[in-house]
Amino acid sequence: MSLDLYIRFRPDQGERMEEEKRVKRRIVLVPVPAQGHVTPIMQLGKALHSKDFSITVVQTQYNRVTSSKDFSDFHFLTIPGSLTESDLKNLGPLQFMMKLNQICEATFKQCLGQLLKEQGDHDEVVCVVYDEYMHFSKAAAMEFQLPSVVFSTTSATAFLCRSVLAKVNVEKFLIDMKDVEMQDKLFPGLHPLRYKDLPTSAFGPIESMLRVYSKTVNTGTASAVIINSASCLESSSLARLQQELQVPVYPIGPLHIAASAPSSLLEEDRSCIEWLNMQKPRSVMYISLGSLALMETKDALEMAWGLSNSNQPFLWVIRPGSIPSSEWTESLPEEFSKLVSERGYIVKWAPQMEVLRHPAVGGFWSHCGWNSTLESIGEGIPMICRPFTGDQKVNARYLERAWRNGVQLEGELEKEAVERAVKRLLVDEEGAEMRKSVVDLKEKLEASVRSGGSSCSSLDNFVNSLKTKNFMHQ
Ligand SMILES: O=c1ccn([C@@H]2O[C@H](COP(=O)(O)OP(=O)(O)O[C@H]3O[C@H](CO)[C@@H](O)[C@H](O)[C@H]3O)[C@@H](O)[C@H]2O)c(=O)[nH]1
Repeated sequence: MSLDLYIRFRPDQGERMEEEKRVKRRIVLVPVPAQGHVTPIMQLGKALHSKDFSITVVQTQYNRVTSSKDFSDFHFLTIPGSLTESDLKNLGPLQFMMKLNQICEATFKQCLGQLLKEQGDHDEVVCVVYDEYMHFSKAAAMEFQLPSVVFSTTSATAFLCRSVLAKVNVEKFLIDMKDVEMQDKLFPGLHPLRYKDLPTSAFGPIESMLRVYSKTVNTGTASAVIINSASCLESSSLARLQQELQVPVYPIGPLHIAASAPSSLLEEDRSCIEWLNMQKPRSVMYISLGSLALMETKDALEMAWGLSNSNQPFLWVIRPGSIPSSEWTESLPEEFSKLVSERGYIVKWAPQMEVLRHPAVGGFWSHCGWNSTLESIGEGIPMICRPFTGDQKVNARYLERAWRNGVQLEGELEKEAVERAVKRLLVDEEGAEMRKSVVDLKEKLEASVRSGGSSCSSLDNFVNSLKTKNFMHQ
């Protein structure tokens, strides 16, 4: 059924002829200015656009997606006076998000007010979909009596963890988290997660993190939660989340399979594809730690040793600024260049989806950001999991224990363990087994976004719910 709203009007002559005039229904998207959040929200925009909505993306000044041929029908607005890249460097991601929420509330209201004033008779804003970390958006939506919807870019399990953590007894939790012996124990009610798998942050103290989490899980006046996941991945977490939250939860992912929307904020080095073309099928380990994770010099060296000793070729994304106090790799000892020169290829940023689809790639060493996790499963690639912070630890545990297509490297990084993990994935029978299980999951994910699949139906349900008059009060 079409989403178009038809207004009927009578011509002056009084004839009983009716004409139909199309009113475009517009959705306002508010992304977090970071790659891991921009990517899925732009995919969501594409998915909703294909359901006949117009899309306006309201961005901060930092890390903006630019209008390109992929988004030629999208409308982009910038919230004036928001934070910059140097603010992110100085404050760190946690404080940055807290400050961004403080300073954007008023300016976003103005921005939305202006948009509503300018909307013509044929254009109607029907709701604001905001990234869960951009919760300032709901006040503006409320003021203009627009429905608001939370968009979560992490897994349902990570959302559930945040919800559980937002309710813990802080004093006891702080004591438990400092107790080394507790770290390997299962956290009550979150099997198979241990205390050390909880999504605590490497970017700030637990107290600040808990404050941020309580804001993200408080859906407040929001009418629904959309989540970039699928029931075949985490049905019990989704069911629990639905019980916890007072509003409908729509798992509509993986969005990268449902809707392609290239939105890289960094320039992709495509030379790596030519290098991959020269490698044997399934022989290459692809290494990428996403857009925020950092890497110690000693870890980079242990990795280089282990990778070199494995005798497998490897494609390594080293993002500028990811090695503290180094622009790129110049602060690494000379030994590093020697170790990577024979079988390695290093780039600053890769076309990751194309890399994962390449027949030469056999394994993905990842920090386990949720997008990378979904992309790797979506291409049937087993993973070496080395989480850095937050939800990545939850994903790593699920990859190893629930979905059984990952090997987690825990504790101090040592070259012997690196070599062993690479061989387990690329050489040993165990790797072939993991590949079978990930290919199985890949097929389930593909089915979930096809017509009749759970995510596809969930998106349709969300779209249909926007048509109901009392959507705001569900
Ligand atoms: O060379 C590269 C490296 C990455 N990517 C893309 O960048 C995105 C990275 O996203 P993700 O894997 O989720 O990692 P982060 O950038 O670290 O994402 C942040 O946001 C995610 C979603 O909320 C969280 O799961 C992570 O923990 C958080 O760090 C993916 O789509 C990749 O395809 C590239 O295109 N080229």
